[in-house]
Amino acid sequence: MLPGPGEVLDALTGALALWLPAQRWYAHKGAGTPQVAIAGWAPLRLAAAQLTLEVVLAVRLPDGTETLYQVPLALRRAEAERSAAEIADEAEPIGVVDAPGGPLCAVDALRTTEGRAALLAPLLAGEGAAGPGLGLSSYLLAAAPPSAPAPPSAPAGIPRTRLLDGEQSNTSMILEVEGGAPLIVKLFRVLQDGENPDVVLQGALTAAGSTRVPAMVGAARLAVAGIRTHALCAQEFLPGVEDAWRVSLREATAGEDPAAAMEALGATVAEVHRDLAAALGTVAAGSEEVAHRVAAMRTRLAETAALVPQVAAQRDALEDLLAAAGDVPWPALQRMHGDLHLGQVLASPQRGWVLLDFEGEPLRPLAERSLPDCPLRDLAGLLRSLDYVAGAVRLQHGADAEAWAARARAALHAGYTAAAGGGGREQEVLLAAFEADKAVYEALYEARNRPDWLPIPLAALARITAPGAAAGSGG
Ligand SMILES: Nc1ncnc2c1ncn2[C@@H]1O[C@H](COP(=O)(O)OP(=O)(O)O)[C@@H](O)[C@H]1O
Ligand SMILES: O=P(O)(O)O[C@H]1O[C@H](CO)[C@@H](O[C@H]2O[C@H](CO)[C@@H](O)[C@H](O)[C@H]2O)[C@H](O)[C@H]1O
Repeated sequence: MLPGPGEVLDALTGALALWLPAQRWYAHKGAGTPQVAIAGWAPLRLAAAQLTLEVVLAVRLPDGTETLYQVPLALRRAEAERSAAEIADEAEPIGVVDAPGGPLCAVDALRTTEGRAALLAPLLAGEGAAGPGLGLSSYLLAAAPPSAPAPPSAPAGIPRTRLLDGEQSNTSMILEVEGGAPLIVKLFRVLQDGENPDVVLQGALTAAGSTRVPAMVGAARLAVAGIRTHALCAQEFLPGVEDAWRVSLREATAGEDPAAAMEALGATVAEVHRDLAAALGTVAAGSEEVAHRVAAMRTRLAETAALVPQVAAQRDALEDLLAAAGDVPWPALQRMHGDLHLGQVLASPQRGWVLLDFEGEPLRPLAERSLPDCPLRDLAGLLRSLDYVAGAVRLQHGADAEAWAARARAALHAGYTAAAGGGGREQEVLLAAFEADKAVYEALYEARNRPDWLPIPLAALARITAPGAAAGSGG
């Protein structure tokens, strides 16, 4: 039996503080070395040589702000004989702690076969886990339509899982379900009080019978450090399907005409907006509502300008664009995707475009992301993404895909407007402001995560604010 996990965890906080900033999902890169405390933990499974724990860390930055991170850990005997599967996991050690009976090594539980199984066990059994300061409970969604994959049932032995590679703000694993379609289980890393929009929105679309999202199947809730939120969710996995970012990069490089596909994507986004409005309602965009949202964009601009000097140089012109948005009428506000880009769109040969990851912008507080907003923001997000395609083709291949991007942007816009209605000068003023706001967000995101890519949003900001740039032509 491994000894006192609480003490072992406390002894690991220094090592965790050094390990966290190197993780892809760590949202506070560049903000200095944090201090880490254990906010809560619960035992998930004790196997032969590994104890898997659900762990939530309170991460305090040098500026005094604190964020909760979900970091399930596996504790192993440092010198234990490891199975072939464990060796194949290649989990990088986070730290080693002296303990009675020999040193213990801590690793990211999701990087171990046994750890993933332990995390999935409560979800598969519809059960929970509890420990000091933390409670976990799972549930399956009742209203899944007939098209949804069957809810998983606890398989005998260790379920077949693998970790998903690639750019992610959270951590996802694929679960093979015997006799059924595979599921993808996403573990949310940054925890904030309130329901996760990913679960709420995709759950509502699934319940409404939409095939434009993977069917949401189940989720787990977490109570820790005075907050209640979602810990993870399980949804249908569409295997072997490319995302629209990869498809677009290839087609832009090859110079293929994007018009038909982008028109269809515009229509898909309009359809999802219509279904979300029907399921979760709309709010009239009164002057107070509009002023609040314009103020939020101005705050974001001010905060980013303080951190990214190149944005500060454009600040006055950007302020003008945002102010113009406050002077035109807005369509009704509603729940929407909130961080829509081409990497969040799958190109399914059977279903057409399928939208993913309704969590909203990871750098924005959850409470703000859960407010209804102007749905044109999603269109603006995709317009920005098409500009990113041209930027990435230039960065990676030194080639010019500007004409491709301009045609794709026009087709996307036309497809959305034809399906959703609207259009006209006022819509262009709003789109210009939302694209500018998104490019400001991207400048901060890239400065923190991928400094090599910072020139892409900066070039867009320069274009958007150039004297004589027409509203809506800025991407
Ligand atoms: N249901 C799904 N079917 C197939 N691939 C998926 C599915 N969900 C996510 N993916 C893949 O995983 C990637 C990351 O998923 P996403 O929901 O965007 O996670 P994160 O919040 O961590 O960024 C996506 O870009 C996509 O390539
Ligand atoms: O997918 P996430 O929710 O993690 O979104 C974050 O990361 C995205 C990058 O992976 C980032 O998107 C930006 O880069 C994309 C190309 O990699 C581009 O298509 C997007 O238009 C651009 O915004 C996203 O902003 C960020 O929130």
